[in-house]
Amino acid sequence: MHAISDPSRTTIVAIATPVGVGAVSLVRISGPRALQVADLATAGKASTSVPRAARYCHIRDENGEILDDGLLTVFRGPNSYTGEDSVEFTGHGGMLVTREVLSRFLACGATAAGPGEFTQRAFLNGKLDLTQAEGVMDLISAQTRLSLRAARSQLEGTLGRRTTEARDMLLETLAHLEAWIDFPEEDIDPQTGVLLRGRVGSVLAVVDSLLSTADQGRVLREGVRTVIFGEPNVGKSSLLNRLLGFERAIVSDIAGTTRDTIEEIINLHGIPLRLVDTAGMRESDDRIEAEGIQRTVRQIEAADLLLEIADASGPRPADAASPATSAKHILVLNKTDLGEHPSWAEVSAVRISCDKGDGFEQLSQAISDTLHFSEADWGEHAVAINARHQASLQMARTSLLAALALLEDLSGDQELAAIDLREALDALGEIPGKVDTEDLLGVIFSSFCIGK
Ligand SMILES: Nc1nc2c(c(=O)[nH]1)N(C=O)[C@@H](CNc1ccc(C(=O)N[C@@H](CCC(=O)O)C(=O)O)cc1)CN2
Ligand SMILES: Nc1nc2c(ncn2[C@@H]2O[C@H](COP(=O)(O)OP(=O)(O)OP(=O)(O)O)[C@@H](O)[C@H]2O)c(=O)[nH]1
Ligand SMILES: [Mg+2]
Repeated sequence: MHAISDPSRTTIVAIATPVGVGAVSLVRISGPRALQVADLATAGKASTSVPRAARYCHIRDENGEILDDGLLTVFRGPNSYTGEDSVEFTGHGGMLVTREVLSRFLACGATAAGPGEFTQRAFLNGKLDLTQAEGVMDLISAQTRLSLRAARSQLEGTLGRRTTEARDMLLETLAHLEAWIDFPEEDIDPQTGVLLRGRVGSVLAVVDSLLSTADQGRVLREGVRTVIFGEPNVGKSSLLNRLLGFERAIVSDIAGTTRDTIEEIINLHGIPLRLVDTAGMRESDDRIEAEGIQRTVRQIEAADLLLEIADASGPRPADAASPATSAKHILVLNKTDLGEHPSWAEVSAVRISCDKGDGFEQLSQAISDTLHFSEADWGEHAVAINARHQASLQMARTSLLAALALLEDLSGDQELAAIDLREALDALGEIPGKVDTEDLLGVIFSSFCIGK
């Protein structure tokens, strides 16, 4: 993992725009020597600039030769993205020219930034909490409008505020409990136990309501795990290709064509679907096919949504044992262009033809109806937690339940309840990064891109 340099001393630089040819590109410098570094490359233009106002300048090499011309913007800490002195240079968007400018800033005393280091500094300098920093990352990687709105809401601090409120309530409760432990002989209201339990219960309710958004959070970030399964040759790979819009999987009239699982993400009218095409289910002596079928079973177990495909033109097979899963399920009858076998007459299903492209509107509609996935469910202040938040909330939940049990018994050991509450406090504090989170930081920020 990239060693994060001491933010109080180093001055970092990175290209903030993507690699490739573009109209313009942005190079960012941040840290205590940001203005000095930029001054060396621009003959003193940085320190004489009005903060936050773009100014035309040349970047020159050590011999005074022009490397590029563009716009320079100076930010004086704490009024910057990172909270430190920062300088941005917007130059011409070629790959080589941008790298030359970067090299010049490095030669003038800046250090190459690691992944996520600008945003990490923003966190360390108190400009963002940890959930907002994660929101920045979600925002950049969002592929659907709903994912984008969720990321936006997190970047605005919605989740950070909700956990901080719960944590503050808990802190107050803990103080109350500790007073009770320290001064048992004082005349403490006999209702104290009830009151404390009520408060812990309210915190627990907030934790539970946040936890209940985990599935939605996973779906928004990773897509709905949608597994296409069914007997061999019914058109599973054809359906994947149709939904994707290109020939991703091999299609043939040989049963058992697909062996391994194939995953692709699509945006189905705003719903992020992680489509998984699988090997057709049947008894097989072929070792590779049998392994493929095992994988199909595992995929089914992990699915959010199952698309079961069958051949409309053939007889309806005897009901197989349905797979053990809590996933939602849609039956899809394919090959309707060949006519429908009478045995399907009473069966409710979505009828499509991958060959003709028929029935795909109905299929999208059935998927969105089944998932209840719509913008209407996504209010302005909605939250959708990620796996890290979920782990911390689960720890908090365990500790809160333990504390509640101890508080039931007024003669019980209230010191132990206090310890549980403190654990819950720490677990909640991890979410916005209010407790020591040194080891967490590397994990979170190393998944960012350089220059972010
Ligand atoms: N050129 C440029 N565009 C960018 C960024 C950037 O770093 N540079 N950002 C990087 O991700 C995002 C915007 N994020 C930013 C957040 C805060 C500040 C800032 O200067 N904050 C000051 C002033 C706030 C104000 O005027 O209200 C501050 O917090 O004091 C700048 C960018 C997207 N666009
Ligand atoms: N007439 C007709 N043929 C189709 C349709 N969809 C798929 N097929 C044909 O059915 C055959 C099997 O299609 P695949 O998509 O490979 O089926 P599969 O379910 O992925 O098969 P396995 O990977 O072997 O399990 C191919 O010959 C396709 O051209 C359809 O809507 N109508
Ligand atoms: Mg196939």
